[in-house]
Amino acid sequence: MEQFATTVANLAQRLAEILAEKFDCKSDFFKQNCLANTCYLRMNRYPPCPIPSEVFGLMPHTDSDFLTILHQDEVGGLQLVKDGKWFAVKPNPEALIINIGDLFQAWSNDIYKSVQHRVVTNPRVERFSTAYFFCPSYDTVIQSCYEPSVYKKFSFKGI
Ligand SMILES: O=C(O)CCC(=O)C(=O)O
Ligand SMILES: [Fe+2]
Repeated sequence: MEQFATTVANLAQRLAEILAEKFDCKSDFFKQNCLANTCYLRMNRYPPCPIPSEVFGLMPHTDSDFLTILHQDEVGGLQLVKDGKWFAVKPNPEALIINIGDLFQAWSNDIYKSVQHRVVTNPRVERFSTAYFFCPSYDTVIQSCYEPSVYKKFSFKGI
């Protein structure tokens, strides 16, 4: 698990840099503000649910970080919104899913979009997933380098 955390931490840092190359912003923003002690790993367990049409594994939400790196097992249940409709994400334990979070949406002035997603339950099978949340420290000021900016500047603490 420690090795997984180190690998995804490096991957998140690299991906954020690549995604930010598009912008004329300070290139070391993520290195300075998203440190190991402000990012975290969450292990999710979804027990079988006898009434899957009535109970979500995880309610519809967007992630409030910059990036999420998600690993899911072979069971499936993750869905995301595209053009107002829910679509299932095909489970592939050999792959990682990268989610743009709210902070990247604001920082990129809506160029990148934070996608709404949810988890539906399975009536028979238990499901596991592991998510790494790439977050800045609470006092980091999130401000787009584009003008006019869609969002007022804010800190992670305020959301
Ligand atoms: O379990 C999943 O596939 C999604 C987890 C998730 O969206 C989250 O932890 O924020
Ligand atoms: Fe999520």
